[in-house]
Amino acid sequence: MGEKRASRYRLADGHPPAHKIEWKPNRVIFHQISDWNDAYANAPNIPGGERWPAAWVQPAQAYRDALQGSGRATLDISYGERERNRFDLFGPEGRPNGLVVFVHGGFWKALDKSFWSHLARGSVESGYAVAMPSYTLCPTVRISEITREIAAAVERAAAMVEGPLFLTGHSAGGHLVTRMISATSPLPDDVRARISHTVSISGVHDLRPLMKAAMNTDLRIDEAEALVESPALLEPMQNARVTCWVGSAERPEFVRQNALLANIWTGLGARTCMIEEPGRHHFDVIDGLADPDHQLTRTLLSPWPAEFPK
Ligand SMILES: N[C@@H](CC(=O)c1ccccc1NC=O)C(=O)O
Repeated sequence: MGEKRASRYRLADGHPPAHKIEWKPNRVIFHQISDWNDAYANAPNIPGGERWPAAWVQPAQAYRDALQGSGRATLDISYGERERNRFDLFGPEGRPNGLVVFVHGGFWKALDKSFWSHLARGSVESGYAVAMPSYTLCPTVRISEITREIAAAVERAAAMVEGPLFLTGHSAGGHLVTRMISATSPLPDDVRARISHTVSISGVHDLRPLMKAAMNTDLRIDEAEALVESPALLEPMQNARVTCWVGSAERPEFVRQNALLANIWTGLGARTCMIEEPGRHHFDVIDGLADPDHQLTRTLLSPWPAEFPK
């Protein structure tokens, strides 16, 4: 039956073009990015997407106020020389089981810690302290400098809370936390050894595509920086465990960047997990962190499943 139809597409050399071959492969994907700005544009591709980041302001403020009211928030702890080198620390009732560090996104060039305080709730109610740093933005500094700032923030916060460390970050923050568990992480060995899990949410793990986007006038990523600052182009540190978490309704580039790191680090010996949360877009994909019972919080704080080899 196929013979007759297939022959319509037969080329002069006798081979039909690949997309016309009548066989049933598991999956064939043709891909090419032509608009690099649109590929990474979140808000314009989400219905009602213009509500963010403003939609985070009130819940973040309310949570900060509530924790301050009960004496469980310490705001603006300094971790470096620059103005933005400050983090907020939120604590559970009683002695913390360990420390979560959340690193915010905004393509390394927007926002600060004040938009995300409510996302500490899931971990705080699970008994963990949560540190949320601001950092100097591009173009004032380059991404490699932000990497050093985040390492300084993690080191300072880790000195304040005993126990295991959990790193999580969103988008540009997903890049920064996975950079912390790369073999060339600026973190000292004693801090690295305490990191039990890193969850990169919608992380950008290969910086090279952004060199083709208009935002690179602010980011100033060049080939040399992309090679030393892209987790997907680096080795994982010893004992690295990473979960790459993305929303299934995100831009295809974010879904790809998510799978990319889990894929390549699996081959380099890291313990990895890849999750596409159904229906979530780039802005509501982080909501689970506010809820102690949501799988995002549960996964972040979970031990590596005993049934998997270490
Ligand atoms: N204007 C950008 C904003 C954006 O992508 C974004 C906003 C808040 C937190 C993370 C973001 N993405 C990556 O860092 C956009 O919607 O494409």
